[in-house]
Amino acid sequence: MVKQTIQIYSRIKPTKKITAVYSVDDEENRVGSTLEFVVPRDLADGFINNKKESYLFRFQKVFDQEAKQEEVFEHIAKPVADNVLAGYNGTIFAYGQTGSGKTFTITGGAERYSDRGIIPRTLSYLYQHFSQDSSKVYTAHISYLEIYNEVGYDLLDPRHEASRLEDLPKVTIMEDEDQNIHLKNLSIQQSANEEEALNLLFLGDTNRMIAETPMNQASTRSHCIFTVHVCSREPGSSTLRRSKLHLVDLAGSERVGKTGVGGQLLTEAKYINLSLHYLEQVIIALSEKNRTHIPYRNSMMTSVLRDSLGGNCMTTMIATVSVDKRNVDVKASPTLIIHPS
Ligand SMILES: Nc1ncnc2c1ncn2[C@@H]1O[C@H](COP(=O)(O)OP(=O)(O)OP(=O)(O)O)[C@@H](O)[C@H]1O
Repeated sequence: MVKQTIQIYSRIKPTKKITAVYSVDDEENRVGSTLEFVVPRDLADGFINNKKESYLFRFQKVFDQEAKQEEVFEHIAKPVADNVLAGYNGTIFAYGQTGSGKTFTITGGAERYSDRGIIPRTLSYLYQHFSQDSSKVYTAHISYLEIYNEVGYDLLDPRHEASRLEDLPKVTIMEDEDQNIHLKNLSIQQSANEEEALNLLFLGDTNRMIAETPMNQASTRSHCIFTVHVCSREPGSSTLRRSKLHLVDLAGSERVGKTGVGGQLLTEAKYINLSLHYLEQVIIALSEKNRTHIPYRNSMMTSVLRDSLGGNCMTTMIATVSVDKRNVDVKASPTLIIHPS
């Protein structure tokens, strides 16, 4: 049942503007979709220039503007949740530039119930399974970690005192002799049912928002990892089976090289670019056959996700795309486009 490949999907954010810059081609044999961006040559560069006009990206599937949250959950998250129920770890990332729909896809929108994203739908699916499967006894715990400039913060801090990110408990990584990773200060809270789990999501998102001021819009520049830890055992047995599901809202992927920012913004951008770069290196290494060394240790995120990427784990990435013309800057195009083979 475990698929060992890394699945890459794309989702296009709805826009009211008529836009001709992209097209989606679902392949006839249904093994993938191609997303094409057409960037007309700029006449200002002269009539004769060798800039490309067409940029093609292949995905497992492209969810175009009209795709509903339910469809995204069914197609992308449900198989990973099934795998987690079978005892394997899984990770789903949303990757894309600021405002392209990462949070909408992972957490959802607040306006309509139907806008619920992957986290609440997955929680609902898991708890429904727990109550229906009488062959096992399940327990679930939740943790919610924010990584900003390579420092981890516990979003499930219940004190409601955080007015800045720095007020939240700092999470540090410890490695034991067997090279297992332990996260010091990250609370892992038991949740007996869907409602309790949703309350924890709400607590984490509130902490995420409160700790964000206009000067410090950390959430667009931080990575957030919502983790469901599932433990199951057969009645009468003492053998426990543990698995984890990480749902990850990555920091905005825009490049800042040419935009002339400085100071704190530049520091953040360097951290983001570097940590996305290290994630890319890990994913590339995992997708190459015969690679023995996977460079997990380079960043906090890859260290945290180390036992949940590749191998027996299901790793899925959703590249969210905003197709407004002003965003189609080839120089600023996503740094992490991987072509599924
Ligand atoms: N598929 C969608 N359908 C309807 N609205 C959407 C969709 N995707 C995104 N939006 C809306 O677009 C806006 C920006 O989306 P969102 O906050 O998810 O972007 P983001 O990539 O998480 O940005 P950031 O990096 O700043 O966190 C939000 O108001 C969101 O509700």
